[in-house]
Amino acid sequence: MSGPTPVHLLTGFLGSGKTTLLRRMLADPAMAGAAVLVNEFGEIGLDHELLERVDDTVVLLKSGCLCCTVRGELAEALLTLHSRRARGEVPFFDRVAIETTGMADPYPALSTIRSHPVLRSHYRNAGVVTTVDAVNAPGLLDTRLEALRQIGAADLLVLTKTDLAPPGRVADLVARLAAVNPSARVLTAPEATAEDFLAEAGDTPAAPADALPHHRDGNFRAETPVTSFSLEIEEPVDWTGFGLWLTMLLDRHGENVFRVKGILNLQDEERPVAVHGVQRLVHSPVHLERWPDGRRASRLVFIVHGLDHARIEASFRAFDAMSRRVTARGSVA
Ligand SMILES: Nc1nc2c(ncn2[C@@H]2O[C@H](COP(=O)(O)OP(=O)(O)OP(=O)(O)O)[C@@H](O)[C@H]2O)c(=O)[nH]1
Repeated sequence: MSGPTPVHLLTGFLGSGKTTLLRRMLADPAMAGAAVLVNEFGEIGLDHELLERVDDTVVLLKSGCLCCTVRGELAEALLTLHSRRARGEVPFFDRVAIETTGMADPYPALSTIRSHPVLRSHYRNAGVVTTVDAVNAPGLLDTRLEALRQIGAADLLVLTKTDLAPPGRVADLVARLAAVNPSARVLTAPEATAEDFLAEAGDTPAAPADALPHHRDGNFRAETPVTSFSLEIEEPVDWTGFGLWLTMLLDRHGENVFRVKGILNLQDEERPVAVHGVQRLVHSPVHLERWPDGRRASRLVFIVHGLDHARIEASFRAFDAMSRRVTARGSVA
């Protein structure tokens, strides 16, 4: 192939719908030649499983956040893909889509691709697509610097969850987005096609360090770190008890639970069930076709702001034990 391979960066705050959008895009024939790099924040990587296309051109970048620790890993992954393509060791790809973590500042990834001495002769930035959650974004724009910088970097803003937000709120959000990034196109998720996703936007400008706020400005909550932890549960989980526990957790602490996602091994269910919580919003569970790694166990990832991991785990374990006792009593009766 001639010229550097285009790289499309998909970003957006935690739970804003990146994987959902990417899955839909990858089903389009226009994306058939795309290699995919997925970067996840959290100890258990699930997104590459949820994409449901697992071959050598889907690569999980494991360690932390794309903006800092993973820069080297990103460069290495892109270079490895390039050499493996040259040797015919992976299916041919003619573009790359990178899904960043929901906590990533996208500018360092763009600058890695633009400035890395070797990378820049093999790859070029083709565009940045940012998903914006119409339910949660209004609160995040006041408090999370990452959300603002993701919007600032976008060539295309894809509004997700407009089906769950009142139209007036969506209109207000569009006006706020235009104030942060007037040059980006704005589409709702159902409107966005693979053609939009792949539209060449030219090189995204270098980090507009002065145009966007810094940690110390406004109400941005950078002092308390956002942290993640995970739970693994071997025993099948009771769905009613789990649903009740999650609803209580998010009712009480939703503002500081940026993300809960995972796969549940439910009592009386053969297939795994994917669950997603985003702040106070709990999405409908979805059955998956197969168990990742063939291992039948529940795995949950939590991304929280200033909450005690051990207390959340203890409350889950207590609730789980209680619902098990109730189920056992019910089955004896
Ligand atoms: N109702 C509705 N739900 C959506 C929409 N887009 C995404 N979701 C749901 O939102 C939840 C989170 O979506 P993901 O695609 O996993 O979000 P993400 O940005 O990849 O999440 P992280 O990788 O954790 O940052 C899932 O339950 C999706 O089904 C939408 O437009 N409408």
